Amino acid sequence: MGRKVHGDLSGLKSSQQRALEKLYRHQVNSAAPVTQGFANRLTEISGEINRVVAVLVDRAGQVDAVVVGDAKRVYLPDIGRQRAAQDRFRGIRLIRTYLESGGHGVELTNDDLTDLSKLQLDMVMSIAVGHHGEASYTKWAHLLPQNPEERAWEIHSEERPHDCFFDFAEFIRELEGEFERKTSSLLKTGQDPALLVYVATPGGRDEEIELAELLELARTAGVEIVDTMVQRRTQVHPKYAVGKGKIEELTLRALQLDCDLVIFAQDLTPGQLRAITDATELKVIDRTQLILDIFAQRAKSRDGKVQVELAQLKYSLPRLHSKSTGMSRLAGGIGGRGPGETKLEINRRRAHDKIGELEREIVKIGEQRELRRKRRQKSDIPIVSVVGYTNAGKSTLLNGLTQSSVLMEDKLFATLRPTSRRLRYGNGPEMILTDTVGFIHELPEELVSAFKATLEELGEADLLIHLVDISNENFEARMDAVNRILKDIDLGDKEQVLVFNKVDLLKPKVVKALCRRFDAVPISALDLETTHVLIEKLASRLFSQRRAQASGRDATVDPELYD
Ligand SMILES: Nc1nc2c(ncn2[C@@H]2O[C@H](COP(=O)(O)OP(=O)(O)OP(=O)(O)O)[C@@H](O)[C@H]2O)c(=O)[nH]1
Ligand SMILES: [Mg+2]
Repeated sequence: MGRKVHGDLSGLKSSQQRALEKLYRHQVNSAAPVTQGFANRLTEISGEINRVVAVLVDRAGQVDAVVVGDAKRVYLPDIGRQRAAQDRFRGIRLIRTYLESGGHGVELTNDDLTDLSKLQLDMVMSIAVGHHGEASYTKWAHLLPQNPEERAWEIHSEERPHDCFFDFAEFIRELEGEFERKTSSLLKTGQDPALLVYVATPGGRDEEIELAELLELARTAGVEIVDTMVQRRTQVHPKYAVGKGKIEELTLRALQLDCDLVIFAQDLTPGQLRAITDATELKVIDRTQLILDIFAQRAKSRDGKVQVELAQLKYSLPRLHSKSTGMSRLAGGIGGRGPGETKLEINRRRAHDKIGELEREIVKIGEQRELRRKRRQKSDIPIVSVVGYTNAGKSTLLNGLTQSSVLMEDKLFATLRPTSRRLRYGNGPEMILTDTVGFIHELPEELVSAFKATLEELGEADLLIHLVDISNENFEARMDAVNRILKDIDLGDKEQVLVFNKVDLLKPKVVKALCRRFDAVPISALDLETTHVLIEKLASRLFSQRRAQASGRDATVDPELYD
């Protein structure tokens, strides 16, 4: 009893039909894309009937469909409407014969490549039928993860069938891992329950502030903290961060609460991360990874994505786990279900290659940004950049002032790249207003460098609006954090207008007192009526700047002339 062969079988002898049916019984070794034996079986019958024969093979090596075409083309049957899960391949490869070369050379047709991308196939392979019906050459292609050249697929040039003997299962697993990493987003899995662990040491930061911030970060990441464990120690345990007993408690608690994710409120060394993972068999994420993960979810622009990916790779490389995790861990992803036990060596090498590749891309992007900047400089419109702690209301303000549609959300880091809008108010001067990434205290070093490029743009600003969420009880500490980061990137001396936002949440009397104390301009970004004073202040500051520059220029031009 043979399964149905698809396509037009008219004119075929019954022995030929039987040979086609028999292909269903073939078990393709999943360790190779195709075996020599199976390839020959296909080309033999294809040569005999002088029609293209195609098979769809699943990951287990099972033949799902045999299809007969004409001498050139083959039309695939509907392989099911159930879409391949997003960012996943369908788990099916297409192998077809190629008759047009008489065994000399082989091609993939446009149809093949279209099928590859439309159906999200694992791969497509074309096998040339030789003079005596043997499989002579193969050419195959697979999809590519996002890449700078924006190529959709990679084509592997002609090979003898026995030369393309490699571990296909592993290959596809890694490839899928790369796809997943590119788009790895915590939110995909909805609310992941997690345990939060914090080690308090004397002289450390204020425990409550630290925890409050971590909770906010977790919420932004789409993680639900189901329990918090704090341990007070004179110093962080070198091996486990917390004490050995706490590790056991942690494992038990995670079991009780049925969560397999632990987030440490501080950063862990690669050794600690591995030791805790081994001891608890839970997924462990530290503070930097959490922030990186949020960035990974949020990065929308090409450069944002590249920067985040690079930062993730660099942070994760020394933390690659030799025992069980592969590329999956590179994402530091909470939702990412990775390929599992891929070989460490391969991952390391790939990660290194990838880092080099991304760094080159960043240089390229930087050059493009430079170009954009030059163009903008020429236009001579003053630039005002809005900076501030994350969630201060920067995007809301920019949005309101320009009626633009910068993403706004009550979550941290809603903005991942500076967004610029041109703006003119009444008869006032024209200006370019740029939004920036929210700052956060103790920005992990990986992030400072990763986002240096985007922050660098601040250097071009004529004026900074330092926006502060005055309703936050820690606003002073946050102001300091922002100023510290500005100093770190050599922008400490840049002219600032201090603006207190969310005044609608406080009593007018309090607002007044605070504004006087800090010499700040009060606004509510939600109510544009309140921004008039700010606009005027910006206009007058820019105006006096221009005047100073103009007179400064006059003063320096003369000595040069006499040089
Ligand atoms: N009550 C009140 N809420 C505000 C005001 N301005 C902004 N918000 C809210 O604060 C939240 C954060 O605003 P965003 O504009 O996204 O903050 P941001 O500074 O751009 O944040 P990041 O991009 O994450 O750094 C949003 O829910 C806003 O609606 C305000 O004047 N009053
Ligand atoms: Mg924003």
